[in-house]
Amino acid sequence: MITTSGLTKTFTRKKTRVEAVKGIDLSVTDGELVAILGPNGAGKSTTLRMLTGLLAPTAGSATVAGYDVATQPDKVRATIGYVGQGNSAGHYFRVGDELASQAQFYGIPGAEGRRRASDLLAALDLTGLEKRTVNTLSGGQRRRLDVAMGLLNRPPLLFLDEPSTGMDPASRANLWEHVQRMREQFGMTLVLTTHYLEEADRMAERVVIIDHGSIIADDTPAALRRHHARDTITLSYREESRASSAVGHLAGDARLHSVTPQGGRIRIELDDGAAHVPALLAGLEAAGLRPDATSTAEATLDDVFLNLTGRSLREESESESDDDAAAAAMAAAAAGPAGMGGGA
Ligand SMILES: Nc1ncnc2c1ncn2[C@@H]1O[C@H](COP(=O)(O)OP(=O)(O)OP(=O)(O)O)[C@@H](O)[C@H]1O
Repeated sequence: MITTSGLTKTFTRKKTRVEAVKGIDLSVTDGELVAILGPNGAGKSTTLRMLTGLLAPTAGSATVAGYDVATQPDKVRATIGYVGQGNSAGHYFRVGDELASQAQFYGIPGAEGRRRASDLLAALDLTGLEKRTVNTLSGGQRRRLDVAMGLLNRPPLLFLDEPSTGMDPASRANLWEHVQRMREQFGMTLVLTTHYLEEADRMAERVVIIDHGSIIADDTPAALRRHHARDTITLSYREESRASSAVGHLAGDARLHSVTPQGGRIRIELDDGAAHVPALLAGLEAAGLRPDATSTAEATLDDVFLNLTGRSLREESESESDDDAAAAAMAAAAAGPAGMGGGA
């Protein structure tokens, strides 16, 4: 569905060059759900805008849904769906009217457009809101309306740029439930960008981590955690001397990558921690060194990011730069009523 080779975008503004995307090689197969993860300014949106035919690459190539993004951007836009970062529906229009004009924009005949709109409203839990103006919807309902607008032309491939940013956890979970249902119903390929690590971990079959315009990891969430991060077990002892004895007992255990005493606590790094806890505790118990408390933490995608870059993605600010806002406005202006143009 998507193949890129050395995809590159360099912006030049006021004699300053910004290498936003530096030679990305990516391939996405039909039906996959791929999450592109990275800090602010990593190049996620620029990548998405090139893949959606909204921005011409500086170098390299990309084929999306069978079309070349550089030479056939119109065909790409006509085939795919795109839900950008900004809300695509007009604030003071009615939900039903927005969907009708979007259908018209796609060239979908009236009756068929109404049928699709009604199906999507039902699938996205928006039935009954047709007569409401967009500005009266909750954040979650608005974002779901954005998704409905992006799906009206039944695209085989849908791009979602930070679909859940700014939503509360319950609305996010609800949006994902709906997106998953859409996916099952229409069997489409989904490529999304997100800041939410747990979301990527839970939802995506593949996670592509971008930093400074380059892909630094590309694998299933489980494989990323396995290869680039470790689980941790913390053992706590009321008496520090017992903690020291436990450290001695654990020394030389080949399953453990590191054993770090921290006063009465011992921090252990290992793979597949949950599976090893029973044997580890049984061994300590047999040695008369049963800990007073234990906790196990599974490796997260943030640990993966931290190990790969030395920075925590969680701590990155959520704020958008002026450039990003300007670029988003450009993209929205180029994209038409639902952030993307095209025929049915
Ligand atoms: N139109 C533009 N002109 C100049 N620089 C730009 C433009 N668009 C993006 N950039 C720069 O390119 C880099 C990558 O930006 P991009 O928006 O792709 O990042 P991102 O990973 O999507 O970030 P965010 O998570 O904040 O949306 C940033 O340094 C950004 O300031």
